[in-house]
Amino acid sequence: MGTPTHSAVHLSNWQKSYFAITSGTCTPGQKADEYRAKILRIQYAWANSEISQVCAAKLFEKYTEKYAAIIDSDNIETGLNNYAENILTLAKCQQNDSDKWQSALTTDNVFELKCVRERMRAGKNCRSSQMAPADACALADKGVSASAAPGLPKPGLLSTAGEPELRAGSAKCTSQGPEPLEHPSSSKSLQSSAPPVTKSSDILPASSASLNKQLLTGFQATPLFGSKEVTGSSSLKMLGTCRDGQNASLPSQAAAPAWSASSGKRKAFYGMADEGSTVTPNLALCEAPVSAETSSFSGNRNRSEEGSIPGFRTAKEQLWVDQQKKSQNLPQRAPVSSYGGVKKSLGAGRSRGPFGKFVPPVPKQDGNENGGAQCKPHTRGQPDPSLPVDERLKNIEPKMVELIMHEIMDHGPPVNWDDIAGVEFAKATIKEIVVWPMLRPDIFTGLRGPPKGILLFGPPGTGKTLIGKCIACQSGATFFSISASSLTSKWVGEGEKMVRALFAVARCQQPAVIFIDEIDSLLSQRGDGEHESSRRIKTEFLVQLDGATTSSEDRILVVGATNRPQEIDEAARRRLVKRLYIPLPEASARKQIVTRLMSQEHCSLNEEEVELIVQKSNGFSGADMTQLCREASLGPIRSLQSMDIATIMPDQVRPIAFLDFENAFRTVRPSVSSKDLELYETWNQTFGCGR
Ligand SMILES: Nc1ncnc2c1ncn2[C@@H]1O[C@H](COP(=O)(O)OP(=O)(O)OP(=O)(O)O)[C@@H](O)[C@H]1O
Ligand SMILES: [Mg+2]
Repeated sequence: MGTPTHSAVHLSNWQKSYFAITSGTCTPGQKADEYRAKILRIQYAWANSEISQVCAAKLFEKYTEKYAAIIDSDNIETGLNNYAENILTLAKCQQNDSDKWQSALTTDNVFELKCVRERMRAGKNCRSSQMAPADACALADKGVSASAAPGLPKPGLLSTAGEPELRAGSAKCTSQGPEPLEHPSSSKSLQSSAPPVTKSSDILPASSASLNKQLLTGFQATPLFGSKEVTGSSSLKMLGTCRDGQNASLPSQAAAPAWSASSGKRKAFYGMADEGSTVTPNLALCEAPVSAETSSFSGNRNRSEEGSIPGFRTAKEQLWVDQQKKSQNLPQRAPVSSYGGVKKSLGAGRSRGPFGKFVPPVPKQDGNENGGAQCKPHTRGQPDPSLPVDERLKNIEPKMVELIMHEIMDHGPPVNWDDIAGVEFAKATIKEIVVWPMLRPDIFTGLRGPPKGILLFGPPGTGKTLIGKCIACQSGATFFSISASSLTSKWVGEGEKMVRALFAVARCQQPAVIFIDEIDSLLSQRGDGEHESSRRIKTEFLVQLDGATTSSEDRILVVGATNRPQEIDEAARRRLVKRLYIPLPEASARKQIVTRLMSQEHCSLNEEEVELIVQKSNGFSGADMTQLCREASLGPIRSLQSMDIATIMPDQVRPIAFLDFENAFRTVRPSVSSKDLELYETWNQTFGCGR
């Protein structure tokens, strides 16, 4: 045989990567990363109509099983996450954030690895030749390369279930896909003089005949993405799909955001790719020339990019540069850095109002919000290398920490206890177990120690979320508010990591309150037909909840709110020890709501009329009462002649009268049925902590 060709090197590199996970050379963490990456890529391929639903389902099941086998295994050698062990550790108040869930790779030790050194050597060869296969480049590319997919199967091959064709030899590609999940703001990579290293999970295993065979076999028709998400695309091209003349092969793990399931967003994604070929989600198979735009970027490459192949920039590099530009107030190519315009968010952060003030998870000292940080202030832009990273965060991915931090609820428009009408018992209990212990931890010790988990349950619109906001304002604790659905839907394969990161950041920011609205969607009963990823999130959440609720030192309170308490898993129910019923408002509470809302308006209601309104609104929730008042307040406007609206002065509008309420009662009806109410009452009697 002659000297090895690029394709041979390429194939050899891929083989190393692929066989590593099947052999004993990989750590469980690396294997888990690989499998997680595969799962995301399958989802991405499906979402982009590159594989059929059935094919995706089968592949997905196959790899989730492999992944779960590692994650759930109790074997310390082959498994990752020994939950029982973690629970024990946590129960002993020896919080161990360095459990085996995370990959063992760090920027400190990764360069010591033999395989990394080899691949870096391969990368050098690749750079010198300028024609190297993408995976070698990705590996050697100072850690900012997007994953490349050498030797991807020929488009259409998987669709026909025919023999896959190995195309490693044809790979000359240089442009690579975006990596939305890989934040370049990783504090370590920014700080460290050593180049960050592409994780094993970032490396898309290339196709080979054997892999493709493996992928093609064992397909089952199990729906894996949930009935809502599956659109039944029948396009079967697994990878390397050409769109508008461009090759669009499967991007890296990070390039498979959950929104890719939406074809509209998918279009946007490709639209962006079309805009500039630097973000074309192409990987190894394409032979597209490096675009002028791409080349131009090489002019302002930064230190971390030195040594990369000149002439192309990965999405991660682009993201990094974009962020740098942002910090320098330079114009930038916004869509690339924003992952297709989709801001990563835990959802609840949306509640941050216009008056919102970002509260970083950094202890405030000397009036300086960033000062004296125990935790690293992962603010956007360059981190301050002088600040030490909190020990408890050292095994949490910086991008996760950053996401969590940006979701810390601020103190938006303040909510007072008086703004919440009725629910006196719940309010008093919450004050007793949330506010006072936060204010006086020295008094609330021992048996007086507050419970660490609260569940607010009751019919919709009764003020549960309002109470959460009030706790945020009144407790003085760092307040994290997340929407459970965003955890389960947005970060497939990353949700459990987000949960871990959330609790780790909260631990750094004690006293802390973690408010989980609609907690039923996160902690619903575990069942057989349940999606694997949501099951893992749930388990992780229970573990973390257990740690947070059993550690006497931690001052973390978890508050869940739900209007479906009967759906909550019994294990979760047990941990949320204070289960407080938030019922429909009684007459006095309804009166309070009407009086408070009307006091802010021009109104002519007298005491008797208010009483009448209160009587008529029996069965209304707080939200219904608010809606009634809104409707009534429109009465004076509706009674105006249409001509007057344009000219009338605000003080000329007549006051809101009882008649307006009478009209409003015709359109606003109670939203909670008496049958539903019975369910809540029964559940309260069975599991509630009310008197
Ligand atoms: N007890 C109350 N006092 C004053 N206003 C209330 C009360 N309950 C509800 N409201 C009004 O209804 C709105 C909706 O309340 P909130 O979102 O807190 O309900 P919820 O219990 O969280 O409902 P869901 O279970 O559907 O999430 C509030 O913004 C507020 O205007
Ligand atoms: Mg709510």
